[in-house]
Amino acid sequence: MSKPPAPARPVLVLNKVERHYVQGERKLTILNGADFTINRGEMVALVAPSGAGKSTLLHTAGLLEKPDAGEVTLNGRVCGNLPDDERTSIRRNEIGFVYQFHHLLPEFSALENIMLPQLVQGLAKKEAANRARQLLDYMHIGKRAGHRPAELSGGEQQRVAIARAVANAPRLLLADEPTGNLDPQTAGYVFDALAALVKQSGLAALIATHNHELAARMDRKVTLDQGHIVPA
Ligand SMILES: Nc1ncnc2c1ncn2[C@@H]1O[C@H](COP(=O)(O)OP(=O)(O)OP(=O)(O)O)[C@@H](O)[C@H]1O
Repeated sequence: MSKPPAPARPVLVLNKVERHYVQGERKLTILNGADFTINRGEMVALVAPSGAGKSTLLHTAGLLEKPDAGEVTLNGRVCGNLPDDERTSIRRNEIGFVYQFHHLLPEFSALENIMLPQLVQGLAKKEAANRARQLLDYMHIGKRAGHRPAELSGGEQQRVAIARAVANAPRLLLADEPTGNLDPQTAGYVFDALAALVKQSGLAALIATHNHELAARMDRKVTLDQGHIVPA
């Protein structure tokens, strides 16, 4: 008898989430009772036109912004409305972010950039360096460990940024156009490295992208439609 499939394990659950902005006289509704679940090991593409609310969704899912209504649950814990300091602590431990521009600290080497979030979390220097080296090797840029961001190519900088985002072994990776600043070939290579990391570590990843080729390679695609998160 074949084994039943392993049960899906939700990492992020949005339940009837609302986000509104006030722009002068206007109330702008970006999320309007949005429901969404992403499971362990799943890579989901978020595709939507500019201004549709991708960053708003990522910031709400990433506990950077509180929802106006509804619940954000991370690893089984309802945490969207917790006080700022608690959300910050959960974010540091359980969520990794990658942006379009790497945001690496220019005065530190690639290795040090990946060590820093681990040191903030209280890890010993030696352990942090070992993990940073492993991640750099995994991203095929081990030889660049001692280089500062300005001495790296755009693709290498993004690989370091991805390695830094997962340095504290988060459960959820949120990425806003992680390859948007790269030429198509480099974007493909960086995406390959990111996808391998997600699958190997069992992360859940929500990745906003305008690149339809890369979106098609993820497990599924979602978009924003009238404040709801729907299949794309
Ligand atoms: N703090 C804010 N106050 C008022 N309006 C905001 C605020 N943040 C975002 N908006 C508006 O909400 C809408 C969605 O913005 P958001 O940045 O989430 O879109 P996006 O899909 O990420 O866009 P892009 O692809 O251009 O980055 C936009 O119309 C934006 O002007």
